[in-house]
Amino acid sequence: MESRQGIFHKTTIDSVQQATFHTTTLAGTKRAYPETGDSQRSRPPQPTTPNAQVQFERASTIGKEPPKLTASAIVAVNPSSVSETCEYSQRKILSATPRSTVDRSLLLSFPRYGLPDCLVNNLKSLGISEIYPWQKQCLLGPGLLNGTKNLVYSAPTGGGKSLVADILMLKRVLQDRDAKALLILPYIALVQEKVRWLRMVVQDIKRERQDDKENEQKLWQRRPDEDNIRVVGFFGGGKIRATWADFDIGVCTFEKANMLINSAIDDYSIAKLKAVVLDELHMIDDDRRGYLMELMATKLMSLEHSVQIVGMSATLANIDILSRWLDAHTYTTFYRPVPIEEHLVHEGNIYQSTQTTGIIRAVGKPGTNSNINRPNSQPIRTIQPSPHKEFQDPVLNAVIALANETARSGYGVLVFCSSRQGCESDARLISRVLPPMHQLDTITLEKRLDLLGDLRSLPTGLDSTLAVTVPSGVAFHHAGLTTEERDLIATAYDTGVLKVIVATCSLAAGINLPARRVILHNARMGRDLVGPSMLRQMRGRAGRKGKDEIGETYLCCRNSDLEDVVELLRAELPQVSSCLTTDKHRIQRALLEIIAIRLANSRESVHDYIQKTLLNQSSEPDIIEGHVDSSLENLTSMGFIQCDEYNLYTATQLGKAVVSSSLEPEDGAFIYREMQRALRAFVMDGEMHVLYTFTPVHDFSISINWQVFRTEMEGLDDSGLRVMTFLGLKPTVVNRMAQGGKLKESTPQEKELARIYHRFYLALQLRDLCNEIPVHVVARKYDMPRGTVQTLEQTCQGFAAGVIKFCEHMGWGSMAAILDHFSDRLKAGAKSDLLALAKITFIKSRTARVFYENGFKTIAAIANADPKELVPILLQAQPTKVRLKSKDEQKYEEKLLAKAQIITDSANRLWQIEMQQDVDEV
Ligand SMILES: Nc1ncnc2c1ncn2[C@@H]1O[C@H](COP(=O)(O)OP(=O)(O)OP(=O)(O)O)[C@@H](O)[C@H]1O
Repeated sequence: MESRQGIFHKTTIDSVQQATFHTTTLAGTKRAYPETGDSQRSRPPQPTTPNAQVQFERASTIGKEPPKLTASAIVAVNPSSVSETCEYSQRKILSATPRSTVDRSLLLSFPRYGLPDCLVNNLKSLGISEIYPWQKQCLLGPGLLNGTKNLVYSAPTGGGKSLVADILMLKRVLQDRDAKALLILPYIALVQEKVRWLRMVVQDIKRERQDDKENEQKLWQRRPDEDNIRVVGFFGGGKIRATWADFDIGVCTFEKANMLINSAIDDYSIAKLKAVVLDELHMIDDDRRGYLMELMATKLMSLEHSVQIVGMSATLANIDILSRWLDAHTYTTFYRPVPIEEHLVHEGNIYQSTQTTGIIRAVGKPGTNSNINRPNSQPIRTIQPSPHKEFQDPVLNAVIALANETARSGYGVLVFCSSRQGCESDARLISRVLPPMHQLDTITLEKRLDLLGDLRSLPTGLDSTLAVTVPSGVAFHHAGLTTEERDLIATAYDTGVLKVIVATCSLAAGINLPARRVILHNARMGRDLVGPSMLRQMRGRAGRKGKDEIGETYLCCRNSDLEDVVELLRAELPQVSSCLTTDKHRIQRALLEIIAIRLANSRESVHDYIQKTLLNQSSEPDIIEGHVDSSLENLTSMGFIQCDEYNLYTATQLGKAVVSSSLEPEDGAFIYREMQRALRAFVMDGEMHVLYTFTPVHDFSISINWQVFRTEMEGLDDSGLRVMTFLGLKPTVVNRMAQGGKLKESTPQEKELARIYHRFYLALQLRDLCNEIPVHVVARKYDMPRGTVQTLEQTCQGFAAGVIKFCEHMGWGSMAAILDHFSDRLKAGAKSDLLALAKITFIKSRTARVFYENGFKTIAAIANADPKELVPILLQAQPTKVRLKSKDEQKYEEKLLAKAQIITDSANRLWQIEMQQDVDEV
């Protein structure tokens, strides 16, 4: 009803005139409430008033550059051989991809591939007019183009693997208009990137209908996009249950794909699935997430109907075992369209990686005096020591000098560091050796200032390190940043606005950002040396197809690491194998799933399934049998499955609930215990118990700051304290921990209790997020990186969706309804009164509150507003108020106006839907 008021009883102009927003300029806008300290814990955001105390950042501090330093020079050891081996390769001209003008089968339009013209043209417009010789050989492998054979193949990073899988998958989808395909990737960022790519690839392609006559009569039933190929991404949480009807190609994370496959087997619609692509297949031996690939492929191979399975990876040592398992054609290539030069840097000397044996012999054991002049170990170049105290460490000095060299030549550099702190500190130092702002051309300068503007206008405000590094074209990138910050940085790097990105190793696997030069600052992830697969992933980022004619990697290592690093460089890739029977005992989940979705119901059918696993390729049958027996027993004793008098297995209601909510069996058991307790005594006079119920149980590797826990506990009201008591948590224990005690975690009971303390600590953070405290403020309060808090928030949405399903399956409808409401609040980051507004793009949490306080209380009010009227409100919602030079201010306002336009458009769409619903209901 409220939405109507804005339309029928009040004109837009009225509502805007009555609204209390003000038009104070940027400089004079106050913060709504402090960003640090505990004072905001339970305090609602204060309505903003124009005359309150002003806090702002002065223009002089924006992008203020610290004193510049000079990077060390890099000199050739033997100048006469410069043009042969030592010439700095930025200027080297190498022929890149070998091309064939004679072989017509390299053309995508070659009839044997049977690709429609539209697809060939789309790929051409995306820069792919012919395929590489290896891609051709691979595609022409037996039974691949017609979909009768599976494929496992391996090619170096950037070698063009994806195209082969894309073509096979598209052929399946084009062959049969009912066919569905799933493309499965490990990370959300990769899923999003792939969806964007595939949508461009399939644009305007129409699938032919065989039964046109019959369909002509049904024209009215058709959706406008019915003949198109619909590409949809599935990741994270979400209440919408995806069905085959919603897409033709689903690009999914492991978890989402497994869920889709389970429900399709359960409801017998799986026969529509004709192709499944498993990217990063080497992750199959990751017992945290990657093992789901084994579960999915095994289930598909256990079905009657055939589905083409295509698996690929850049780091597969024993491809044979995988091809045996999948009964697949195999193909391996070492082809790289952009050649790579690899180097090892040690004590200021740059060696070619091929000479690593010589280096060890020459340098000898760490600490010993050695003869450097052995023929095999001649460095090709050396990095001069630095006069600056900041660069006394030779490894750091090398990293800075190498990054400086490439960035100044105008190419992209990716530096990998072992820790987040290391990334930020390297980024600061590299930015100090690059040209200062006043030496930049106007276009570059403007683009970098624009980037700063974009970062500043995010809810988190501008990071103080990025504020000083971005003007020099440098940024850091790690999980401590929010996804919005990471996206802006990645795009700026991709478009050349930034020249250097310093990242943690996780970037190598999670995002596709190639660079001319990849520098490894110590080849460590945390404290451990990286493994050969990770090393390959990182080094594989060198060389951008189409942008660089060569890629270079430099592994800069400490003296004490030299031997290990040389070993690492020579190490074979590890052999992959099934991880279903490692400590985490994933076989239990495998068995529970197949019983719950009725793929197996007896020892024989379980046995048939096991025969098709990868595990069966690598373990002895009686060992596997032992695991199966104990797993079935465990599942029975946990109450997930039952066996009747005919020895037939069925999943119990609890077992089905666990599978449908995608929980691990142990997590499912934990949640069940917690929910049973909650159902007996659920604290409804506050929100803590609900929030606790959908706080994820996964291990986030977050340690509790007990002092913060104690402060938060002291601020809890009666209801919150009661929740603690019901959960078995004791204030005395929290106090003891805050004074330096250690939580016992030896017995299963102690472990369970520790888990509850942990979960409650996270629930406190979620409570803040639901109460409109911005992510970065919550992060500061709990002493955690803002990216981690954001991940918690996002994971929580997915988890909440799982718990809601769990409750529904258990018949706990009222609990499901309560959780559902809170799940909306978490998504909106806001209290109930803002839920409607928070559906609008960009209007979340604090921004929603500012709109509300200014009189824009309904979707209709915003839908009918002139975007210009919203600009001052958006300014008011900014966390950090900035005084900018007038030109920048103008630009900034233009950006906000564009944002306001998107907001009114989004509100209009929602409003129309609301109106339509009202009409339907009348
Ligand atoms: N035949 C081709 N001609 C031109 N460009 C191509 C061709 N094949 C692939 N590419 C391009 O090369 C780049 C790298 O390809 P792709 O992402 O498939 O590599 P990859 O082997 O999958 O690497 P990764 O291991 O990172 O996933 C992409 O930009 C892709 O569009």
